Amino acid sequence: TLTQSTRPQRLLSAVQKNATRGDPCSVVRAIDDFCRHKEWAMNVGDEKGCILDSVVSEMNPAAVLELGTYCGYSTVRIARLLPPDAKFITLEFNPGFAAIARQVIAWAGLEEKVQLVEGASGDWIPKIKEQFGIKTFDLVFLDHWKDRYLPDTKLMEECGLLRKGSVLLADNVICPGTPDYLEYIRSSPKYESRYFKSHLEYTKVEDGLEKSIFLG
Ligand SMILES: Nc1ncnc2c1ncn2[C@@H]1O[C@H](Cn2cc(CNC(=O)c3cc([N+](=O)[O-])cc(O)c3O)nn2)[C@@H](O)[C@H]1O
Ligand SMILES: [Mg+2]
Repeated sequence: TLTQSTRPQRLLSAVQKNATRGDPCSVVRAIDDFCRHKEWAMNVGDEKGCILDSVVSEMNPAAVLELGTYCGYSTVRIARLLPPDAKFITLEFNPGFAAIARQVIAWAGLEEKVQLVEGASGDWIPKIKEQFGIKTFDLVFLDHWKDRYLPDTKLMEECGLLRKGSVLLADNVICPGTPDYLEYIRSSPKYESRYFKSHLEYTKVEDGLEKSIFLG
């Protein structure tokens, strides 16, 4: 029987065909080329990716959390910029996507820098402190189900995973949009928020990243 491949499997094949093993930038480039010229996929992309890069580089974070690994595109973008002993946890709900992401991350040669955890963010956030020996996160990248941004942010606050100065960087606050999260984070006295206008990955549609600093 002809086995149908999934889009993430075709994305991985494009990485293995076009990117150089151990070269994270070539992996990022291969995914962007595939998604721009062959098949669109919901990676943060190259335009918003540069904003992500600048936030990561500016913070030089010791502990990073990513919600929604998908194929590992933003995981590779972030991990390639981290200091050697940084802790980086990325949560992925879908085992099929997690399996692809592990191979993309390995192709980039970054498997030592990333801990990919399979499961739902709502289940894992309360367990992170004890399971991974992490006190607080310096940076959290939110890119998972848009209706989980707000509950997971409140959960991170309750679990004491944020400290004064922790940064939340949220993808897709315009498209597909995260209205309840934006309303909360922009009106809460606990956060200082700024919107970075950009475009939905590989399109001309407006989208952007919301960068919010936890004030404690
Ligand atoms: N609570 C969760 N915990 C862990 N992983 C999760 C959770 N929710 C979704 N995921 C995983 O994120 C991955 C990717 N994903 C992201 C979304 C939400 N993001 C989008 O829907 C999206 C959609 C568009 N879009 O439609 O143009 C553009 C984007 O940049 C997006 O991030 N849904 N699945 C998937 O593998 C899913 O299993
Ligand atoms: Mg996104």
